[in-house]
Amino acid sequence: MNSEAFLERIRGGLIVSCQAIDDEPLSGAGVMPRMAVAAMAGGAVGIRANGAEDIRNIKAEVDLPVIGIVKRNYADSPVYITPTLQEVEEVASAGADVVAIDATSRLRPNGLSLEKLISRIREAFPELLIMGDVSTLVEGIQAAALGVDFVASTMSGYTPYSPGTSQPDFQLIEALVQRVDIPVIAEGKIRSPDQAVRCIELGCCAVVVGSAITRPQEITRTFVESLERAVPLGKDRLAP
Ligand SMILES: CC(=O)N[C@H](C=O)[C@@H](O)[C@H](O)[C@H](O)COP(=O)(O)O
Repeated sequence: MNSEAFLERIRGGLIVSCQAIDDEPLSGAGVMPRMAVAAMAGGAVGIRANGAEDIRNIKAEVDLPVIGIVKRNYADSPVYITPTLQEVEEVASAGADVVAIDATSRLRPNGLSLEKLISRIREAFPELLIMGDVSTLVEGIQAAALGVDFVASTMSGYTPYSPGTSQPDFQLIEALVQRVDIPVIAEGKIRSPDQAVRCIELGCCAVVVGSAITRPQEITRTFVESLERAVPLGKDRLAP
């Protein structure tokens, strides 16, 4: 799928991130593909998935473009979203339409720079579209200059030098739309339909939502924390 065809499919829509890593309650064979089927039934225009097995099974079950990542930790780098060509290879051979990579300015394992990684991806997988996950405007500008197809706000709050709040980074999203000349995808901490609407109104081509749809433990926590703040009306409230 080329970039225009992908954009055509996702424009203005919701991409659902269906991910559960090993220590999460929903990790395990078959669960995320069912999530993806549910997301498609609800009208999602694309799926973001982690790991070759989930990507392959989701591609087999849903007729939607898939953005693939492989999360892997290395001892010599903090970068864990598709950090080297090895993980890109796993994403590509599983059949993803797009590979998302950490496109922050930090070095990848073995001292690999973002520039080198992108040029190796282009050489080895010329068909694969690249989504660059960034945490700042400078990183977005740099990733675009290095040739990624789309940038996303995914990493805001996950690098030591970006703002760590529980809200989507609307400031970054707006700045990326205004200053970067490739399509921008909003991703990260988008918890409500209103927040998703705001991202599209700011000019993003699509919105990725993960935890608020596919991590029930997180959704449960938001209810529990709200209830802890609730002040009951009636008898309990009047009690001394
Ligand atoms: C920073 C990082 O590792 N983000 C990951 C990237 O794929 C996922 O864990 C997130 O769920 C995804 O970005 C969607 O974000 P949210 O779950 O906040 O809607």
